[in-house]
Amino acid sequence: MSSGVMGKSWGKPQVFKQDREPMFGNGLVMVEGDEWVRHRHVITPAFSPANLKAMSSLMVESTTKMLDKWAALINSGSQEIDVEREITATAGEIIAKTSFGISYENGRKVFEKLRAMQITLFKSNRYVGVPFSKLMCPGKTLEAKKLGKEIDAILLTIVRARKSSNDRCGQKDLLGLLLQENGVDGRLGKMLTTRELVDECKTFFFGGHETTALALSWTLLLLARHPEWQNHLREEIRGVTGDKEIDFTKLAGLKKMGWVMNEVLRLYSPAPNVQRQAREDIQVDDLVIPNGTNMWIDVVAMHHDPKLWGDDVNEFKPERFKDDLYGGCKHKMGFLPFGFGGRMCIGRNLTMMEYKIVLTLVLTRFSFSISPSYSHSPAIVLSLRPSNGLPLIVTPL
Ligand code: HEM
Repeated sequence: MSSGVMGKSWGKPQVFKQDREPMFGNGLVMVEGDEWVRHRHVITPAFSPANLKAMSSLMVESTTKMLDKWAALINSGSQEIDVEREITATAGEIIAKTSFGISYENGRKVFEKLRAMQITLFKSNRYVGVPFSKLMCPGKTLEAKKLGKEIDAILLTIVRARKSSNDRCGQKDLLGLLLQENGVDGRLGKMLTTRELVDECKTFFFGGHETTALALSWTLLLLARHPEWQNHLREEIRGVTGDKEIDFTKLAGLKKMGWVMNEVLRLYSPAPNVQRQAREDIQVDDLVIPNGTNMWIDVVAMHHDPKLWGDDVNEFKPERFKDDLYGGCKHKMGFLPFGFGGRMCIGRNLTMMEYKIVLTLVLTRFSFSISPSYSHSPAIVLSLRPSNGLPLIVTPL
């Protein structure tokens, strides 16, 4: 079915937009039609490889700080670390710096409020997507609105300060790059307003840290279960970087790490579903989908379908992605961790870079095994996360 869901006749469901409005405003995830084209056109260049390269040192810096903290914790006697909590905090720091170049202290205020908002909105899935659900949970709606206003106020201050600063475009973070693109497109009447920039910042901040942090966290769980893959990756890292520090130009050489990332995104897809709404009657094979129909593509179910992947569908086998972008899936639309078509995730190259940098640094300093206190309970709270955290036994190499 998902192969028919490609064309322009598809938009985003209204209920999806209502549920997520407090988090994404009118950011790229939410807009449609010509508005979407305008936003995507201004934002895409910010994610070019040349621009991403400038962000790699920020990633190394934040990750090294986290790993130094782990070393200190272990030295003082604790062996168990909740890697999901740690990595989410570090990914929050990284996205704050790569998005707005601000200190983590400022970024943390936005980060904590966004997190509180996510929990307020999505802790119970009962009313997600249900028409008039806002009226059914007035307390939740008010709380989300209040948090939304506070987040907007902080971001508005950041965007205004940057707009009025002499060096508004000089900083190579996403906001600086958007302001630069905005200058160019402004002549063509395509620039983003201050309000739209705030919503895009919110979108990057939210869309950009938790998904990547979850990809890394689930990876450490699977590597703890499969220590032979820790060794394969360490060997590959040594071969690619020698004794030197990881550098942006070498990341493409980390092939096995790329297979591992794909296999993790298949088994534990941080974005568990993708949404579309028919904008007209649409023929898909012998089926007519009436105008207005909402479609929730269940990515997790599709990634675990034995008819698509074979009997070993639930096994961790990164080698299935060796020489095959689709991991041997029998349908080219069966592997959708980043969505599909023109609306495919704009941040996937940023994620790939962050994933490889963080994992390289982590694996060269520590090994991992499962803690007896870990209980396996993946749950969908907007994203697919370990509901009881992810405590692992961490040992310095
Ligand atoms: C493992 C990490 C990530 C995963 C699994 C992920 C997943 C997704 C998915 C499934 C979509 C919807 C695509 C569709 O509707 O077809 C999406 C869209 C989007 N993502 Fe990501 N994402 C990740 C990282 C990021 C990062 C790092 C950023 C930005 C800094 C980002 C920003 C966005 C934006 C702005 C959109 C909307 C694109 C559009 O509608 O044009 N994502 N992502």
